[in-house]
Amino acid sequence: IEPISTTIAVGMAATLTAFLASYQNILYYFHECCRPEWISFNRTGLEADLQRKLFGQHIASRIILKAVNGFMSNDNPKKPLVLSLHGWTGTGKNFVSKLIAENLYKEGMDSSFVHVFTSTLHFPHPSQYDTYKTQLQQWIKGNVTNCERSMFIFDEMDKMHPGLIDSIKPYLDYYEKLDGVSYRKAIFIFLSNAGGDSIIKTALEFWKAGRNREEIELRDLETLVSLSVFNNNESGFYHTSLIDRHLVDFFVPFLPLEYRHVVQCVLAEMEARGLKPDQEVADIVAKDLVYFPKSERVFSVKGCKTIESKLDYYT
Ligand SMILES: Nc1ncnc2c1ncn2[C@@H]1O[C@H](COP(=O)(O)OP(=O)(O)OP(=O)(O)O)[C@@H](O)[C@H]1O
Repeated sequence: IEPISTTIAVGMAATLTAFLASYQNILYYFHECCRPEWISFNRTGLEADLQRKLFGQHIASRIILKAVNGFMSNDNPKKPLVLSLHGWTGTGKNFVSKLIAENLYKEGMDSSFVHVFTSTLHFPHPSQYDTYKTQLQQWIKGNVTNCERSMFIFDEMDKMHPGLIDSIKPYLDYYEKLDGVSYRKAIFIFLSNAGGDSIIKTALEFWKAGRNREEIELRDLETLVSLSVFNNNESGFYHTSLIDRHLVDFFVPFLPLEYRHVVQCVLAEMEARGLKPDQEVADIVAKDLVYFPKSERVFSVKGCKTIESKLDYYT
């Protein structure tokens, strides 16, 4: 028979443990942490968002869903997921990154596990590249140590200094661990306008031939875009160091947006603002944008980018 004091002590310890466990659960509930309560992939959510909210991007939509779904279904990926999103301005590259984040993190883009860098904003001074390099590496390491399911979005990748690109290369590779940290469950998304011209050229050829835009396939774009990115002075290094070395898993082209897509963007923006979608106003806003090439006026120069501010003016 145990002495009564031991029984009381065991009982108190059990109560304390239960209290701490429930306190921790409450904490997990209210404070974002690196756990499935806060990070879990909603496949049907992403599929529905891509279908309903992303306009005119049948190729990107398909690749993104396949890539993210495949990666998130694999409990033991051999490398982090690296997506490279290319295309003309305002065609939805940032928007898609947001949709991915929203279907992965409960807090979406506000999650403390989603990190965005913009080359010209975060790394503006060429003289400080060595400092940026160290900071960036420490930062990636720190964040992935904190949560292996971290997401890093690099905007304006084509303007990023070669030295900085070099400094992130190891994290994208097949290493099991680097200095004790595994980067295999992280997601890296690179955004750039590189290759945009070639994508437009192909889209325009289809349009001129009277072919349906949805007939454009990845293989119609891949080689051409690849070559144009490669031959571009600014983005050439990005290409040779990441794409050619197979560190990028998916190359995702974004097509230039046409008038009808701009109209869809305006209607979606009205809905988002709680306004009744008004086709007439949508047409007025869409007509107010500039389209190119000059003679045919097929694609919106700014994609859907200025819709938000234009709508303020018309409503
Ligand atoms: N294909 C699209 N479908 C739906 N909305 C879009 C699309 N493209 C752009 N938009 C709208 O326009 C806004 C601006 O687009 P976004 O920032 O994604 O463009 P981007 O391709 O990243 O441009 P940039 O290369 O200039 O950074 C988005 O927030 C979204 O509301």
